[in-house]
Amino acid sequence: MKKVLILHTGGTIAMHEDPESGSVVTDPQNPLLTSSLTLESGTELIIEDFLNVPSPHITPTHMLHLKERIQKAHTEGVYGVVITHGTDTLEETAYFLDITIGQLMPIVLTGAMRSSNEIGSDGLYNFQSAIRVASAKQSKGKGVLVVMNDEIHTARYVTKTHTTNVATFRTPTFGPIGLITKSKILFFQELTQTSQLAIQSVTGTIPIVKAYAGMEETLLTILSEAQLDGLVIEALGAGNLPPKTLPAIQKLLDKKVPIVLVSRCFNGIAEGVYGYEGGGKQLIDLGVMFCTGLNSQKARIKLLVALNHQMSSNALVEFITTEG
Ligand SMILES: NC(=O)C[C@H](N)C(=O)O
Repeated sequence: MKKVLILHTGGTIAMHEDPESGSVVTDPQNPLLTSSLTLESGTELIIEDFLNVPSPHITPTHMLHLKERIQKAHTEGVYGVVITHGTDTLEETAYFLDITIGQLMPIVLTGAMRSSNEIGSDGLYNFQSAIRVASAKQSKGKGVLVVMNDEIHTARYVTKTHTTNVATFRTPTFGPIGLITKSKILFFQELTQTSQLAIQSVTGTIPIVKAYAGMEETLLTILSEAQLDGLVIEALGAGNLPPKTLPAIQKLLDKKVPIVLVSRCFNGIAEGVYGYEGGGKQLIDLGVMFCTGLNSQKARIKLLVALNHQMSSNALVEFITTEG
């Protein structure tokens, strides 16, 4: 028997549309608990109503608790884990688990864009697909996976791209890592391995700031006067900032606040290409860390995990600037 642990956490997949108000609301009883699934023989589900919250309510502390539950499951002979989750922050929980326990066993996150009683509800279908992926032998060693709409994505690069469409989860630049068909689970991309960091805490104030044309130093100056543990900046293009932000960037660096930079572009990676004032080359020389391939919300999780692993100086730079 392959034991698959199901950890429900809430989100639209566990909600319904209220016929009177038309709003999508939390269901006190998760509809997935009473729905019938077609499972492959030899699969046993262990179901836990871990949380029942919309995903904008999810915090790193919830992520840490999920990690600890999965580590315990590993000692209980569980083969794989499925986490049902709201889609708004699903990618952050998935990535957190990826860089802390991603190689432990197949861990698959899924959700839904239409709640349980809406026409064309995708919840039950995605849930069943996720169970198939979590119990497949090919899913071992792939890191944490996100299954939605018949596609398998890596936690590392997937992102929510559409507010309502069921095909919202996409992997920019690289595409999905696999497909789910009626009878098969197919993987067609190999990923480079990443390292996992052991952590017991998730403390730290790390805001995200997005750069824009004409940005001045006001917001960054306010941040330089606050007690920050780190800062993530979504920079322009290949990784550049308007020149007027530079004095405040310097103030933050003088205060030893680690600054991680990603691009606000949807595709590609941030690199120190330009030598002009505020260009990426200058930012790297100042000590800004360019995070390769991640979006800002995942770069924030990466920095949070690194700081809670007590990483600093060269080890921190190496970890942040290495792919994954
Ligand atoms: N589709 C969803 O699950 C969105 C919902 N707001 C959530 O993240 O909880």
